[in-house]
Amino acid sequence: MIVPIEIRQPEFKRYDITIDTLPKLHYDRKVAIVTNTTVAPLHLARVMERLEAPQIEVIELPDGEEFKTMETVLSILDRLFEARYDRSSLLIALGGGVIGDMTGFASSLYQRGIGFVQMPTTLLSQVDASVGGKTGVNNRWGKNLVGAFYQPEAVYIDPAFLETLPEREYAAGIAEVVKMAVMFDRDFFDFLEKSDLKAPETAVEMIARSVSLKADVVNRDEKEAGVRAVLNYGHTFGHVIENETGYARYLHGEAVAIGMVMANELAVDLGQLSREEAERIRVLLEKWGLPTRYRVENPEAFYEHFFLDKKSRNNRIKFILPGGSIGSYVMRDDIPKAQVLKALERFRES
Ligand SMILES: NC(=O)c1ccc[n+]([C@@H]2O[C@H](COP(=O)([O-])OP(=O)(O)OC[C@H]3O[C@@H](n4cnc5c(N)ncnc54)[C@H](O)[C@@H]3O)[C@@H](O)[C@H]2O)c1
Ligand SMILES: O=C(O)C(=O)C[C@@H](O)[C@H](O)[C@H](O)COP(=O)(O)O
Ligand SMILES: [Zn+2]
Repeated sequence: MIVPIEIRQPEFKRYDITIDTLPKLHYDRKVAIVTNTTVAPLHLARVMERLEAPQIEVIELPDGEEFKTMETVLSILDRLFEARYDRSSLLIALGGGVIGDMTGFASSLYQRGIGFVQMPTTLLSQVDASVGGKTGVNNRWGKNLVGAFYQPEAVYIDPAFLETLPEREYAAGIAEVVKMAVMFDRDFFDFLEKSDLKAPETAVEMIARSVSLKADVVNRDEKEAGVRAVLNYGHTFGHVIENETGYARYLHGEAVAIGMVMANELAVDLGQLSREEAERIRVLLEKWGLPTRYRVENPEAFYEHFFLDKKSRNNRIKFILPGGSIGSYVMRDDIPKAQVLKALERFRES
C-alpha cells in the first residue's frame, strides 16, 4: 500500500555572514560559549563584554585536533544538561574549525537540535570552516566520519581575532584559500600570487572572496550531492595523511596543501593540468611555508584508505582535480587504480 502523504523538506534557512568588528549581541535565550584553553584567555573577555543574555555558560575544551572526538562532544552535551539548557538555548562556537565543527555537531544533537552561532578565530575557520554547516568529529577510521549537515544561525567573522594567531596557523588557512582559487577563480589565484596576504586589508579581501565563493557552492548544493564535493580538492589525499599521522604532525591546512600537490601530480599525468601550472600552485603554497612533500611508505595502503572517504560510492573513488587549468575543476570516479598508484609512487622518496 502506498500512503499518499507528502512530507516536505524544510527550506534551507538563510543566514548572514558578517565580516567586521564583533557587534554587540543581545539574546533573550540561555547562551553557552564553547571555546578552548588557548582561545579563552586571549579572546573570551572581549566576547563576554559584547554579549548580553539571561544566562551565559562557558564550556572550555582541551585544545587540539586529537580532541575532535565523540567523547568531547558528549562532554559538551553533559554540561548543557547540567545547566538545564532547553530547546531555545544557543551555542556560540568561539575558536577555530575544531571548536566550530564540534559545537555545530553538539547543537545538532542536543534535544534533537538547538541553534548555534559561529565566531571563528583562525584564518582557516574564517575563510572556510565557519560557513556551510559541515559539522562532526574524527574517529579511528578517519577524518570527520561522524557528523551532520547543520547550519549556524549566523557567522561573525572578526579579523581582529587573527592578531594573536601564530604564523603557522595563518599559513594553514591560506591553503584552503588556494584551494578555492584553484577550483573556481583564476583571477583570485593571480591576486594570491601577487599580494601580501598578511596585510590586514588584503586579509579581509581574501576572507570575503573565499566566503562568497563557498557560500555560492553551498547555496547550490548544501549536502554535497554534486558541486560541493569540489571543496574537497586536496582533502581525499590530505585526510589520509592526517589519519596516518594521528592528527598530530600536520595541521589540517598543511595536510590539504600536500593533498593538493598530490592531486595535481595525478592531474598532470591525466592531462588535466600543465606541469607549469602545477608548479605555480606548489610555489605559492611553499611561499607561505606550507609543506608540499610527504613520504608515502605504502602506496597500496594509502590507496585502500580512500574507500573510507565520504565521496566514495559503490567502490569507486571520486577524485577532485583541476579541470584543465587553474580556476576550473573536474570530478572523476573513473581513474584506474594503477594511475593513482603511479602518482603516489612519486611520493615514496619524499
Ligand atoms: N566544517 C567545515 O566546512 C570545515 C572546513 C575546513 C576545516 N574544517 C575543520 O577545521 C579544523 C581545522 O581548523 P583550524 O585550522 O581552525 O584549527 P584549530 O581549530 O585546531 O585551531 C588552530 C589552533 O589555533 C588556536 N587558535 C584559534 N584561534 C586563535 C587565535 N585567534 N589566536 C591564537 N590561537 C588561536 C587553536 O586553539 C588551535 O590551537 C579541522 O578539524 C578541519 O577538519 C572544517
Ligand atoms: O565545506 C566543505 O564542503 C568542505 O569540504 C570544506 C573542507 O575544507 C573541510 O575540511 C571539510 O570538513 C571536509 O569535508 P569532509 O566532508 O571531507 O569531511
Ligand atoms: Zn578543509
